[in-house]
Amino acid sequence: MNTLFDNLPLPGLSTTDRLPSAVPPRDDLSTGRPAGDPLGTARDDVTDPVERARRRAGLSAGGSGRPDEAALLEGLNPQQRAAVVHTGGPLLIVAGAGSGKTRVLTNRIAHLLATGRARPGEILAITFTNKAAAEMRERVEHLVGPDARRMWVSTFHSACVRILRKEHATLGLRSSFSIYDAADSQRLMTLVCRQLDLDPKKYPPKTFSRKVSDLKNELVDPEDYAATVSSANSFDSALAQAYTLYNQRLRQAHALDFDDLIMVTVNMLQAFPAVAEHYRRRFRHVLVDEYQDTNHAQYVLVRELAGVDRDADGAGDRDGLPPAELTVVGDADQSIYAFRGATIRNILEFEEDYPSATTILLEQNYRSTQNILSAANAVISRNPGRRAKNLWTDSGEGPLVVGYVADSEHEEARFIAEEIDRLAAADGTRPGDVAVFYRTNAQSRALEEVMVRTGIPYKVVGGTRFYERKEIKDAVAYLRAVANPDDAVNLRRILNVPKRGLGDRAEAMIAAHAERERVSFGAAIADAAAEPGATREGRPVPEVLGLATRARTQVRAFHQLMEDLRAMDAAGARPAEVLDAALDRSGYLAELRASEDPQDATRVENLAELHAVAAEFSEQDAEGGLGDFLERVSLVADSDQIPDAAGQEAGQVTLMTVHTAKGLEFPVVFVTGMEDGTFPHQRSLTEEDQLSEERRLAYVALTRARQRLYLSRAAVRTAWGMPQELPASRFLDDIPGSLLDWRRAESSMDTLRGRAGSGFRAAGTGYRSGEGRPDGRRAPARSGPVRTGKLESTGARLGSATPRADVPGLDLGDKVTHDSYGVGTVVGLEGAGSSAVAKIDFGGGQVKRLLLRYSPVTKL
Ligand SMILES: Nc1ncnc2c1ncn2[C@@H]1O[C@H](COP(=O)(O)OP(=O)(O)OP(=O)(O)O)[C@@H](O)[C@H]1O
Ligand SMILES: [Mg+2]
Repeated sequence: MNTLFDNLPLPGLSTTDRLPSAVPPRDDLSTGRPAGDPLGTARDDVTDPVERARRRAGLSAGGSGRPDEAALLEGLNPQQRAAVVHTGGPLLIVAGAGSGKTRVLTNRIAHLLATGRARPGEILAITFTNKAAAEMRERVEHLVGPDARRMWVSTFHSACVRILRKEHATLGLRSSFSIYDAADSQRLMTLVCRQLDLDPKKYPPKTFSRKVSDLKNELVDPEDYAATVSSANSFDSALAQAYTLYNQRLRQAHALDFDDLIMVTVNMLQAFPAVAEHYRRRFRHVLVDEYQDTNHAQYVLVRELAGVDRDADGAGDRDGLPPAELTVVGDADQSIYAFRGATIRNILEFEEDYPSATTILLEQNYRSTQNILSAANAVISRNPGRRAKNLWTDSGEGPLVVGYVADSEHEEARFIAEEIDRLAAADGTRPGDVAVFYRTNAQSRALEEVMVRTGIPYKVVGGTRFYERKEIKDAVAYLRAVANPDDAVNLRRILNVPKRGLGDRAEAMIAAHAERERVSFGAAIADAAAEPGATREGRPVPEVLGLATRARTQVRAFHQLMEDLRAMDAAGARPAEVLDAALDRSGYLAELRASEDPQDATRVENLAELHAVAAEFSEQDAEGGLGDFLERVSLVADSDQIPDAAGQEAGQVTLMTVHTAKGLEFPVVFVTGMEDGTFPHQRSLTEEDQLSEERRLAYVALTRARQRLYLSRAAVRTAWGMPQELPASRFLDDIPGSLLDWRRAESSMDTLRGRAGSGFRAAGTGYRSGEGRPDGRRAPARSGPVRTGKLESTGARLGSATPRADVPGLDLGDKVTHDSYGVGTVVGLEGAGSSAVAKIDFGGGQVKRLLLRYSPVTKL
């Protein structure tokens, strides 16, 4: 089998190999921990920043670095303990939700270090999200001191990027290679299909993109795939062609797509035994959380890294090294990523794959009350072919699970908002204690509307993500093209953005030149920009045919701009500075500022936010260059936007899909849209496998709740603009009636409906949609239109990192005018210089935080 980068010419570029700090721990995570909870696995209740700092200082001053071994075992049950202290062969911990799997994994790492069985550098721990990784690292670091930084705790993708950045030369890959997200990959696939003259109706690039992703997750390379295709099948052979060309284009662009990160790493470890040996010598302990959601490529990666031979009875003695100690934890009932190629097989057959494995079952649940657990068990027990589990809790029965049938999705949202208020009044529940789940992102809109109207602070995790916004993708494309001059997808994206007279025709001419001369698109731009008769390395630069004189001048200016930005980067400018220069000198920012479209004003704010993210990145990692920053941007996932302990204290209800909620817990959980056709999803109703996956998803949803669980549904839901009557979710039917407290059941609704007509509203709710709140609460300034998690927290940190406000010419109370928002009053000032931010009240509840560099205001 060929590796992806066979035959790649060695670019011979500088190999300044800055090791990326795989998601450095956030400052606000390094908090003190409540006594009696050495790992801080319980909620962190220290809200006072001074107290936090004191504890932190106290700890580092104490600085022994070696926690008491006994303290690490305290409070654990016998099975958990056995898992923590286990030595030797592979260890599988399988257990239901909330039984302490993640906690055991964390304690096990700390225990390995505390007992001296492992040095931090020998540990590789894989978590499902960057955020989970940061938390785990921080908890271990808290125990063993800064030495723990040498551990690798990260997601599969981050770990692979880190390896690839180190080993790029082996692959003939530029160290600043680009990472293409799903949208970039699809764009590239569209270009490829166009080049192959494939009819997009018959061969949709989107479908091809997905298929290629599936193939990569199965470690099937283009050649392997082509070999399986019978020439009679035109779809498959078109796909094989497209896959081949797509990979060639990636290679030319020095780019990897998301699935490549894993596949290329696996291929490299298999093709270069010396590289594999290096990592096997280094990582003597490999630990994987959420193992049920690994796909085939990840499965093989774990094997390669741990150095376990498949047929060698678990004692594969590769490179003369005994295999690493492998610990995996998971729950087959929570496998919810089959659509991304995850296979439960990896957990179900672990014992077969690793015959010397020890299996430990955990049966006590520490998260939820018995009623919640019983409801979740009732749902999951209907899945065929699962191993029965006996999960119990001693935390008492708790309140019944609350059921609610709403007229519509709007009324469902209203019920939730009222209930959140009621709980706040009754027992001091804070918005940060509450999560609202839905099956698909589209369902968040009705919920958001009510949150805005009722003034409940909230945060949407996922959805249209910050980094998927057009203006952010444009800006990042500039940065990527600066870091990697061969990055065709990103160069093509910005070639005519903002418009500079380099339209489709010019782009096609440059692409054709690249094709003819067998050079990258970036190199073709350089050719087009060359003066007539210019030479390069003693040879005349080939002419780019078909470019009008005006286009030629424009290409020259564009190329010069990019080269200038590259020079800035090479001279050590910070990512935020390169960003500012790119947006200024390209005219991008000026164009947005000049626009009358209010959306463009929001775009300017989003770009300002990106500037803040970049500035914050440099604050955390002064050495970090553009490549490191872009890597961080590439690896941000939905779930990384979930508020951390600090965010939760700040008090925002979290709205998210069930998929994103995996591994998390909240005191109060609302699961919405419990309808057949919504949850379970319409698509799954006829397919048994898919229905089983939906059931596991429901199990994940229900088991996130610690104390209170609400299950609601709408009798009529509008999807795709069409109101639809949907029957109750079959998962609701699975739950014994004795566990449910129907606040409003179907029958009572019918009665009330008959009485109140369609304008029905639940009795005693106090206010109607559109009315002001009785308590006069004001909608928070930043919820609603600005939907990214980053924004909220970055803003706060920007302020706290630079408490000194030094904004020349502005004072609190000044009247100012802004092109889009009109006249306002300065109500806050933060930061200084290019990071100066003014908080301005433009009246009508419109308070904006403006980065003045991006959104200048004029003092009146
Ligand atoms: N022995 C214990 N004593 C007290 N609390 C515990 C114990 N073990 C775990 N917990 C707590 O129980 C909760 C669930 O633990 P954890 O998140 O590790 O479970 P999990 O099995 O990883 O869950 P999931 O399957 O949802 O990922 C956490 O709040 C954790 O701190
Ligand atoms: Mg867990």
